[in-house]
Amino acid sequence: MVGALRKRVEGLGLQDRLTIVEEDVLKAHLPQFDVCVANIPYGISSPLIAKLLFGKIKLCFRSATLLLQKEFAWRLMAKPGDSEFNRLAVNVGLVATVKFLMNVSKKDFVPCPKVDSSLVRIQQRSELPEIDMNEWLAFTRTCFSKRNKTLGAIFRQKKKILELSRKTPACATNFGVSEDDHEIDERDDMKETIGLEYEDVEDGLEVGHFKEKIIGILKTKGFDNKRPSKMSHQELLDLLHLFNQHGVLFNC
Ligand SMILES: C[S@@+](CC[C@H](N)C(=O)[O-])C[C@H]1O[C@@H](n2cnc3c(N)ncnc32)[C@H](O)[C@@H]1O
Repeated sequence: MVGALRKRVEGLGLQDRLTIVEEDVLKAHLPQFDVCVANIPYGISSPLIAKLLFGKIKLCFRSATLLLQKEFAWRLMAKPGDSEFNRLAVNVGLVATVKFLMNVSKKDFVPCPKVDSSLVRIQQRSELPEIDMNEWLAFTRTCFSKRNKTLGAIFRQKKKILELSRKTPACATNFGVSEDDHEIDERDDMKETIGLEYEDVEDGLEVGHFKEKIIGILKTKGFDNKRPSKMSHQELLDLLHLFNQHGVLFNC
């Protein structure tokens, strides 16, 4: 393609007005640009959109018009409550709008590919919520790990509780529950009974307290029974704020 492009601009005498960067777009340093128009290989749709909207280097562009596989485009434009609503749509929707422009039939290509396409225009939102984007991305990764489960079910999973308790500063795992002498005696008894090392019992109790804390946070505003796939951006932002306020962090 680069060869054909060079030949074409040379034929038009426009070579001085075009810089061709011949690199892997996912690895290349992207300069600030105004408009992106691209017919991309569909296999890089997700990482390319992530790079445009959430890359380490913050890009500020007017629009990105991309030809995407039709099903992917619809998933990207899904709204809370739609059957396709997913982590990609919730993350992209937080920082950008995605507008459907047109469908392009596979029959319009030679040779004819296996899939139909849709053209969409992505535009960054002018006002972004004041949040740590990496924290948001880690939070939605957890919330959308089991898309159709309730938050209560997602956050009761032992694996999730352990993962989160490791990321959360020690003071926040304690749940503000102060132990009395009776509880400490009980723990010592438990240690002798089951033959565990003291630290193992202690860790188990802390994780137990942490789980109570998480469930307590979810229950405060009825989040326990909600499904992430049906929640608005504002509801998800409120929940993340609530977790962070209580010292529960997702990206550490
Ligand atoms: C769907 S074709 C489109 C070609 C041309 N733009 C057009 O519209 O006819 C995708 C093009 O992207 C190139 N490509 C594939 N992966 C790439 C990557 N990671 N970085 C940059 N270009 C890539 C392919 O070599 C191919 O030329």
